[in-house]
Amino acid sequence: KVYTNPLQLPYRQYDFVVVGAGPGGSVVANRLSAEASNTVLLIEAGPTDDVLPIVHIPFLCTTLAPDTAVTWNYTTVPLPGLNNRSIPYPRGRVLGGSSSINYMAWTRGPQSDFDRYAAVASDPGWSWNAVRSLAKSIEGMVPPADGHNTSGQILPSIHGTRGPVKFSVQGYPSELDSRIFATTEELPEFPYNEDQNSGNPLGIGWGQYAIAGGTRTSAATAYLAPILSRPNLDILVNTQVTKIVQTGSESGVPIFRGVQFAASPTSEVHELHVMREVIVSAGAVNTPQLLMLSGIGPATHLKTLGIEPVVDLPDVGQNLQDHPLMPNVFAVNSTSTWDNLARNASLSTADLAQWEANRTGLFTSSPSLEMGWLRLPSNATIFQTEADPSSGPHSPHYEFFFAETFLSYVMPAPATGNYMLVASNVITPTSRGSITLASKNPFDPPVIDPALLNSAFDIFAVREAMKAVRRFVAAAAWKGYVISQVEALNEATTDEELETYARNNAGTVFHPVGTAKMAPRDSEDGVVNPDLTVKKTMGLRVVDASIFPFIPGAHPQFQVYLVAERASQLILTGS
Ligand SMILES: Cc1cc2nc3c(=O)[nH]c(=O)nc-3n(C[C@H](O)[C@H](O)[C@H](O)COP(=O)(O)OP(=O)(O)OC[C@H]3O[C@@H](n4cnc5c(N)ncnc54)[C@H](O)[C@@H]3O)c2cc1C
Repeated sequence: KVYTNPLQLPYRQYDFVVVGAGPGGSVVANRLSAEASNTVLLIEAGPTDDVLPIVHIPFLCTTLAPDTAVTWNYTTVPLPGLNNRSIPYPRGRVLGGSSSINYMAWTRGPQSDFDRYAAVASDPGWSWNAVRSLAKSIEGMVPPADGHNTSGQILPSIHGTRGPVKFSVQGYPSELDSRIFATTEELPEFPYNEDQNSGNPLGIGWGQYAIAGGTRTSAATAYLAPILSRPNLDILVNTQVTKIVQTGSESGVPIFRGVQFAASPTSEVHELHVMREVIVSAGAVNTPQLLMLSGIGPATHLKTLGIEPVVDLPDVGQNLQDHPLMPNVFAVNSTSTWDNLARNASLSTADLAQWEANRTGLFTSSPSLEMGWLRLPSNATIFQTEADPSSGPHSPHYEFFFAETFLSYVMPAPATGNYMLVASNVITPTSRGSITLASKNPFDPPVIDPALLNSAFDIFAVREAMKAVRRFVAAAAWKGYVISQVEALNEATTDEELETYARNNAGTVFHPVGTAKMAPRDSEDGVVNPDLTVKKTMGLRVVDASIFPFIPGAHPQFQVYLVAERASQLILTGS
């Protein structure tokens, strides 16, 4: 049952409290409450996902951030790698977390990522072979919204059909489709990949999206909506956990089996204790914030803010990794790109009416389309001075995704013309940023420094990816369609000019991870053990995107669902 007021909660004590209802927390709340003997309370800072109906309309996902009723409206510090620009850094603040506002790309990434997690954490349980069957059990593959024949676009045999996350290939045709795939036939550098979710994502393929029946699949629709009637699961929304509370200690190890929470800075603070565990799933920005507010983190940083350190864990908030997004925009010879929607209200009204009538049409589609996962050549000059940061030979260094629109973080959308976006994003960044506290007030935003484009590798990769985009659209398939790159980018030709353009124009794909990274049990490094229990504590686990030692070579929601499924198994089997 969903509660909006802490005073309504039926119990004063639960077996488990889960903090945050994104992919991490929703999976754990579901799996733990599947055992009738476990009482579970899930606390979410944001509202239920019916607060804004457009949450469920795939095409309108870009309008859900940065500053709406379902987001933490965060901004980064000035980023030196982006010429000291501060950029919006929204996270979902709603049931489903960021999976309720994201662009729904469903990407499993390279299998070597999981093998690297297993190696780095000294736990073979994280290897691809160990988690492969879980991957299938998460998935519920469905036909696309337009019902088109998908043979040759996805390999059904490698996907699950009965799992909770309903997904499909793109469900609405784009005028870019035929040109993109003609290019894969023309240029061997960009081969076709029939299914990028096989463990080898390399090449260009049809996008798979967490969309079913024309509506968004989020952690809330997949893992919470079907189980709201469970008597042993309570969900408290509109309530922020402000502190994890130490409730005792055993052999000198502090036990954290309590939480404090409040609806707002001025409302009453409540405290509640658990019999078994507190599970923090507040996401890669808020999880380290909450740990530090609770005295778990770098002792010197905590002391400067007047917080008494309980557990000195220097890695809390460190190791922040994110994918920089590089928009390459081309003027195209078309009259029907999505640019027209923003200019002509009657067009979008018609699309909305169609979606509302029968869940068909453009609005059933994510605004990103096909994806490409690509590597730098092995003789690239950067590898003379830098180690290859990818997890293996089938792991991409950069990504393309396509959209029928103008996109810029710095330039206003033009009043006329039609455009195509080929984003080229660095997927194996070596820059490392941080989350730190601005104050000891839990309602103050943390200091967010994703350190985008802050390393020699990242600058090299972003430049080379921009050049690869130019090679891609120089194929014969684009003749007569692509007119030119947008003005400033058209003029950038030398490496220096491309670098300047990237620093002035890049943004984020919104994929922060790594701020409570997993490390071997006997290691002083890291924040969590391979079973995701917080080091040097009892009763406390982190289950969300914070735990990755390296950013996935993919859009990360699938990996977070997978981490949470495995974590649930570990908790249920008493690890
Ligand atoms: C705009 C955008 C687009 C994206 N596009 C894609 C995509 O297309 N494909 C993809 O794979 N990934 C995408 N992502 C990333 C993906 O959504 C995240 O990696 C994933 O949701 C992370 O899951 P999580 O459980 O770690 O955290 P989140 O999903 O962020 O969930 C954390 C939850 O905890 C809650 N919370 C935080 N602090 C507290 C507190 N103190 N008390 C109570 N509750 C709290 C938050 O409100 C939130 O609901 C996108 C993200 C964004 C923001």
